[in-house]
Amino acid sequence: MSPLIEVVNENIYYGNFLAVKDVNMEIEEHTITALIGPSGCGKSTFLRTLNRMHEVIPGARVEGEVKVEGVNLYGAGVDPVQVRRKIGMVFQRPNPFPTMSIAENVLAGIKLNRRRISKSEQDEIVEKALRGANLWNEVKDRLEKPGSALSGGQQQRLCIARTIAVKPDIILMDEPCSALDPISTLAVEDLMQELKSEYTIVIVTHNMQQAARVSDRTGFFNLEAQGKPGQLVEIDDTSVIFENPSQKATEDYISGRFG
Ligand SMILES: Nc1ncnc2c1ncn2[C@@H]1O[C@H](COP(=O)(O)OP(=O)(O)OP(=O)(O)O)[C@@H](O)[C@H]1O
Repeated sequence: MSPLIEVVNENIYYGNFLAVKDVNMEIEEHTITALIGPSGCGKSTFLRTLNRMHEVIPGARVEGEVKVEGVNLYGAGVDPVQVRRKIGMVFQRPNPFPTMSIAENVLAGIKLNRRRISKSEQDEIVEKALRGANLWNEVKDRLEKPGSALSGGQQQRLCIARTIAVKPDIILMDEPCSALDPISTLAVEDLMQELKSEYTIVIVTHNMQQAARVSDRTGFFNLEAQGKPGQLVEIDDTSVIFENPSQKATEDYISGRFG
């Protein structure tokens, strides 16, 4: 089977600064891939190139290819807005729109893409997305209350509901639990396991236990020295990376000898 995502010889720049160099990576459908590595090695930068969010920063650009189902996202004629609809993103800090209700938050992404949706269709979409994000039972009686009135963990699941309401194929998560308490973190981790049957997930995490708990594959990024570009050192099944990595740098990082 060919991979869903295939990154080929990717170099990632901020202006003239080469932040990440020569990444080659394949990601299969319906898997969770964790990206780990020391601060500044380019994990978030790399993640944002998977849905063309990197280029929204002035001067930021990419060389090489990111292919999804064989189509290069950076090819001529590819619409970045469509790319971001198919490849959703969940950020570090839960960011519901504060003045919108819970239901409006779920619908926010869809309303950007489509003009008219009937009330009954809206209700259906809201319920399905909130159920999909394991939040329905907690909020079904207060859908008109502001999204900002929820706990941090509930807000993050609301953001996941907003992401899945648009029906993406791939969900990118940039440290989605770093602002959450342990119980909310477990709720989001459980949710990721459930989402895997429908979506393909790539998550950046600082938390190695989290990578070991949730992911099928783990990629280790590293930095030779400050000011040098980050690199993907290796990517393999998560059990191999944590128990028997092929590179010494990976082993040192996993065993806490640096980073
Ligand atoms: N907007 C930006 N403009 C210029 N350089 C940037 C920008 N964002 C990140 N960088 C640089 O790119 C490199 C990679 O940063 P990035 O945030 O991707 O690393 P990271 O591995 O995700 O780090 P962390 O784990 O601390 O979040 C760093 O040298 C960083 O300073």
